[in-house]
Amino acid sequence: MDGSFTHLGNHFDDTASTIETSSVFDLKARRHDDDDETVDETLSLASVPVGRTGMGDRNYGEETDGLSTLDPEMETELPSHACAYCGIHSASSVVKCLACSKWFCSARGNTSSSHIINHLVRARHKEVSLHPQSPLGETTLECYNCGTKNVFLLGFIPAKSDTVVVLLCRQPCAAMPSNKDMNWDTSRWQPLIEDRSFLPWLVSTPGDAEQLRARHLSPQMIGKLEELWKDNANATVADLEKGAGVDDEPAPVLLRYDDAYQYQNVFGPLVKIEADYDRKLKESQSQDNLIVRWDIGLNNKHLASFVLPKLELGDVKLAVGDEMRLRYVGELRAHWEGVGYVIKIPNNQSDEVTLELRRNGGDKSVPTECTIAFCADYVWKATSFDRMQLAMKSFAVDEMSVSGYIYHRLLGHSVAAAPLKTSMPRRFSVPGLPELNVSQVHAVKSVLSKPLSLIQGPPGTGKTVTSATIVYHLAKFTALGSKLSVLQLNPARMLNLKFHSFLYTSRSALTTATWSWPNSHN
Ligand SMILES: Nc1ncnc2c1ncn2[C@@H]1O[C@H](COP(=O)(O)OP(=O)(O)OP(=O)(O)O)[C@@H](O)[C@H]1O
Repeated sequence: MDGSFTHLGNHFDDTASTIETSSVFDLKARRHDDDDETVDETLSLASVPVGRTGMGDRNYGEETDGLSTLDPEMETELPSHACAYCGIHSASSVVKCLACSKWFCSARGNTSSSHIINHLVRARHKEVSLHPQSPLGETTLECYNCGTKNVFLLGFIPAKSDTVVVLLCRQPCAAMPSNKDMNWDTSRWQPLIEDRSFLPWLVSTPGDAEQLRARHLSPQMIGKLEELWKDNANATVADLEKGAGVDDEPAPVLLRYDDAYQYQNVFGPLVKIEADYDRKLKESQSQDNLIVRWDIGLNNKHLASFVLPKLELGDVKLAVGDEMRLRYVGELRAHWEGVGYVIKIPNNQSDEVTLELRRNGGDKSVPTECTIAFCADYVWKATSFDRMQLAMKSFAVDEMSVSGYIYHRLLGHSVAAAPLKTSMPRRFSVPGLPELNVSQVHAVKSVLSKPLSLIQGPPGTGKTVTSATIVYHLAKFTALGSKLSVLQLNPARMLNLKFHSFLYTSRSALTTATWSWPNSHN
């Protein structure tokens, strides 16, 4: 589908200077319809050097560590709609992200996705508008029927004639007959994003010359820039360079370590990165304008229930036991804040999160008479990360922290397994825990009979129940009861490994069991 188009939606106003929201496009070339207002993109692409209007080729980037940069002086001359990654700024090739008001282009640079899709995915943003001087004019992309602006749901259907398309979301609008008086063939619906780029008739691909002159960011640099924006929305590529070397890549994990110090030097920074990431993620869960429903629990504690839209959007994760701070910021009474534990997260019955406040039901300061104007923040705790660092330190400095066998196995040295003298229980399932399935019984048996164990499985498949069962048996049937400790790590993200739980018994032999699920890919 080539050419330039005019939009015809009911909101269309060709003379308006405000942003249009339009979802019906006329595919006739706009310049043919409206010569006076036409922006001839072909001409403008060929005649405007990328990076600085009218400055010719001089001063275009010099390569530094995979990052081709524009001269900083010239950088300031880039128009405000220049791609925040590469600087390309042809009106037809850029779109504005409505969440952060930054512009991105449809070039791919060194990445497999176009810059705009790269940004939307990394930043979890979803809504865009076209440039005022693009062939379709200043237009926010939205579903003609329901108005949703999530571009990952939007597609188009040729309507009326071959020269008009209508934008509809995949679900539910394209899946049901239109309730407006148009008759579109919804079987012809196609997504607006294909091969990680907007369709070229919507956002054109910059020309080769333009792309060559643009700044070249590696995927790693793009990732770092997106991270910088989380703390400082005005950060630029220049800030990336300033920070170069400070935020060096962590040392890669190895299959074999010389000693526990080397192990700690590699894993310590990774645990810190994981902790920082976790804190940032959790602290971004702050949410205002909450409507709270109050209750008193059986233990006489105040219960505050509310819907967290960010949770529904999948932007944040919350688990039972997490701590949150609830604040009243309205005008009806003095500001108030209280801390509590999450005792319920959304389930099939309700979308609400329920917080059990630490203060008891007799506390008169809890604003139970108010229901609106509440904010909730996540209270991040470093406990589990501190424990991991402490464990690594003990591993490094205390030669009695683990047995010689475990020491060498953890460091990747080949060492023969000493036989383990544990008696097998007659019954593997234990009181108070679910009846184990075959895989779980197999895992428990292996752990009890081998000196080192790795239990792996997809989320929610019963690793914790299995671990608890193992601890029960080890405590009950071995002399280890008083010395037993279990370490659970979840380092999958930082190490890019696929294991989920790691269990060992301190001062005892470690046990290994590989636990495989049918169709398990972890
Ligand atoms: N054999 C079983 N029979 C019935 N329910 C079970 C069984 N094993 C585990 N469950 C239940 O399945 C749920 C998930 O189990 P568990 O928490 O042990 O999984 P997990 O693999 O540790 O999860 P995650 O990866 O999220 O930490 C729990 O509600 C648990 O009670």
